[in-house]
Amino acid sequence: MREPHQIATLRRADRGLPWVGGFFDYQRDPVRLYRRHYDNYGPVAPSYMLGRTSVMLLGPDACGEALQNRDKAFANEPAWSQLVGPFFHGGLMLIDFDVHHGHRRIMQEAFTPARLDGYTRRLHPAIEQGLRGWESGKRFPAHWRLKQLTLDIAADLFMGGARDTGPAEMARVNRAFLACVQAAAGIVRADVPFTRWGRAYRARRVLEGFLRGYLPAKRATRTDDIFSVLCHIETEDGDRFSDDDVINHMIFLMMAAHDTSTITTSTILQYLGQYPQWQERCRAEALALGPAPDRAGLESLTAIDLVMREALRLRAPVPVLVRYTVKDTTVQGVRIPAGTMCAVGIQFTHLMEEYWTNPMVFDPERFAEPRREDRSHRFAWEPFGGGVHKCIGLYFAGLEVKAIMHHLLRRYHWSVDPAYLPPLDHHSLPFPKDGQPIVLLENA
Ligand code: HEM
Repeated sequence: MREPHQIATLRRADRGLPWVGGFFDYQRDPVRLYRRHYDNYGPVAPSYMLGRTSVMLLGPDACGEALQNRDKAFANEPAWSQLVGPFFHGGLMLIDFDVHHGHRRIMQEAFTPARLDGYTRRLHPAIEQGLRGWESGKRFPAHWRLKQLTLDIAADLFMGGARDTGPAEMARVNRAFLACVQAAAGIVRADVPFTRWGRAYRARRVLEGFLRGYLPAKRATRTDDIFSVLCHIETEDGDRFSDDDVINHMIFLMMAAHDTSTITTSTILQYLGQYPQWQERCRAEALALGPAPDRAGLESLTAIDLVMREALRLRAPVPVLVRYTVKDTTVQGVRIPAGTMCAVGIQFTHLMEEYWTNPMVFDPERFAEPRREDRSHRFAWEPFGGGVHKCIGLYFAGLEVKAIMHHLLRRYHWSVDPAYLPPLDHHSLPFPKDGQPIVLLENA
């Protein structure tokens, strides 16, 4: 057997400024940075940013090895908790190995086809309600409106509308939730007043208090919102979530579902505005289906499905996954020692010319038969990750995104300048800094 190689040493030209390293290069254009490192060092590339040395895993083979994690060398908790902070502790993505396996088995019961049917029924009225304030003919920042919409949907679908909570208290809870999410981009990473992290520590307490207040009622009755579902699900062996588990999972699930769905819908809105023939095709299917399709109906929408896949390829809401090696391992013949932070660059894979034709071009048909470019490699298209931590909400996400687009397409038409390139902020998940302005016009 060949001896594994050592991780290459970072060349002087790639070291960047002292301490800052490649941080600004990443902020400007992450994919360009990844391409440079891939070309210079191959699929296991050294990296240095904000005083921290790490390894980039680039290309579907290296990403696939880390995600499959055959020798259990890659752990999530020590990696993700450094990035998103301690505010999501106990969430499914932040636990590992046997404990993760046990929790995932229980959580799977919340995403069965029958449960998804129930969530889909709740989606339509929640979307209708959320869209009520949207005006046609006026320019508005689509990304921020969609963020509010997905938050409103979550309040209903996740918490069952929290019926005894007044609007002011609900707004406080929403603010607390956003404070936890925004902490990921904090520079000062400690409980210091007037910083993002300081606010997030207080916010986590607000969320815990709020959810704990509802727990007895949610335990007492079965409804089809996710909070109630988490209180009642159990495996065949009778394993169930404790009260603390339910709270930890609720806070993490709301985070996992929120920005990811917002980014996907705002990306779709942009591309459908720039490619009117696709917008027409999606609208024709939406109009043919009726106003509130069930799960099977939403899943039968072919055009929006192709568009969603292409949007997730071009702008993966989670462009990089992180892992931390808990023992020595080897990826693509390169030895990675225990204690190494690794960035699994799924967005980079999505744009590799080796696997996709004209990868920067919006071309949803690439996902249709006979082309099926996503099958060029098992890990060519991985917006939901892979292996044991693969997104458990992926079908739910598809239903939510398609349902939102279904309502928008039936109600409005819009156009976006074909030359528009959203100025993306890459501090945490990529979002358009200009809010992605748009004008929606009522359909005739
Ligand atoms: C388009 C929307 C979404 C995208 C792109 C997305 C992406 C991802 C990715 C890449 C991971 C893997 C993380 C890792 O391996 O470290 C993940 C995990 C996860 N996602 Fe999603 N997600 C989306 C929506 C959702 C929704 C709607 C929910 C819940 C309703 C959800 C719940 C979760 C959970 C619980 C995990 C952790 C799974 C585990 O560790 O076992 N996600 N997601």
